[in-house]
Amino acid sequence: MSDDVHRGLEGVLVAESELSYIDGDAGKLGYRGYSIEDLAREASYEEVVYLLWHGELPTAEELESFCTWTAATRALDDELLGEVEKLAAADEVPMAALRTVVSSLSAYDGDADHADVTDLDANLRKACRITAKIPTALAAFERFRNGEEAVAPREDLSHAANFLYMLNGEVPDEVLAETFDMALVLHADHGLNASTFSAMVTASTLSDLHSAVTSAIGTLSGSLHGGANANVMRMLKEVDESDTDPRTWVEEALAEGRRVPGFGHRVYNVKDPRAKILGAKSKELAETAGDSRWYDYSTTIEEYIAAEKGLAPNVDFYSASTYYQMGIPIDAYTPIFAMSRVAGWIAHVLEQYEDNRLIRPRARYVGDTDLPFPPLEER
Ligand SMILES: CC(=O)SCCNC(=O)CCNC(=O)[C@H](O)C(C)(C)COP(=O)(O)OP(=O)(O)OC[C@H]1O[C@@H](n2cnc3c(N)ncnc32)[C@H](O)[C@@H]1OP(=O)(O)O
Ligand SMILES: O=C([O-])CC(=O)C(=O)O
Repeated sequence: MSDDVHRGLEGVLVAESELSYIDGDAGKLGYRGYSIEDLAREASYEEVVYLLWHGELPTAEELESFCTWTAATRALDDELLGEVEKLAAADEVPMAALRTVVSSLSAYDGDADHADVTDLDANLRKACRITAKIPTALAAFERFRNGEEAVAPREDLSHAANFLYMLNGEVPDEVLAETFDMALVLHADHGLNASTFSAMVTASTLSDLHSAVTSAIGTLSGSLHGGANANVMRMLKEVDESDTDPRTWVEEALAEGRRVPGFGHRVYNVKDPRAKILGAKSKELAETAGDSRWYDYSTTIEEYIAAEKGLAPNVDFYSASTYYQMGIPIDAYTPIFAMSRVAGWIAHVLEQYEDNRLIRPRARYVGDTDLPFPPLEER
């Protein structure tokens, strides 16, 4: 047994997976052998979810029945919708509200008390319900906190279009729906990122799917992981409001020892391929709107950080200006990441159950030993 410490588990292989292929030096990503560029251009989010969970792309018939079944489970139980309203009234932060709601979903899931937590069929049914209900909970939460009524889901819209419909109360145009669908495809899986790993650790104790997804949501929310997308937009807004050159703003932030959100990555040494696709989309939206401010700040910061720090943007950098230009509220960005990534979390949990071994690393003990125990009155 080696006594080398691998801080942050950097570079440590802990599993075999058939889900995401990542080449961090070449900036390549694929799900189950299909490149992220092809998937972003050609596949819907529903097709990608099917691909991740079932191992192959669906036929037209399989896709239709998957979409129909999933869409039919979108609605939240009234009692749970009431809980969402209470969380909004209590001013809960969106990721914490989502974590609470997903945990509560098991109370309303007929398969939740299935005796065998690893049963694939029961898990696929639970997986569909969790994935279908997250957007409903998120949109309702967002509307409740703005003093509006929740909008009931529609079964005739895609996963992406239905979310925007529930959020805004109107059916999105094709460009918005396709852009959002593509963003969901891009975020669906990414190897053993921190939130996926935490889902796997939970599943490895033979805990259930709802617990694994709940663990993952908590892990995604941090600013070093999924929380960075909202921080990128807050930074761009600060730059805008400060009326200073974005380079000066970033220079000062770096001088203060701050991290610039949306840059750096544990696996990519070059620009994240998802950032390339989202950057192009952000540019397109800017051109259509005739306002390139957010895109321009972003590219200026990207050039500056590359020159000064040798760091490249990760997926969170250009999703921020893309979502902002789509009119999505800033603190919904990380929950939207969760709404997509739930597909990957579940796929990795299914892989874990298929060949389970408890995940349990070690720490090198560096504390005291053999201390005499002092009685309370002598301390
Ligand atoms: C979906 C995702 O989760 S993508 C990542 C989202 N997170 C962010 O965008 C937050 C900003 N980025 C970061 O904090 C980091 O790059 C991480 C957490 C993503 C990766 O971290 P690690 O692989 O652990 O790299 P580590 O933290 O050791 O950083 C290496 C060096 O680069 C620097 N660095 C890395 N990222 C940044 C950044 N965004 N801004 C400034 N400096 C940075 C570190 O200060 C460190 O420099 P040092 O060696 O001189 O101290
Ligand atoms: O892989 C990671 O460490 C972070 C990331 O980009 C993701 O989760 O999409």
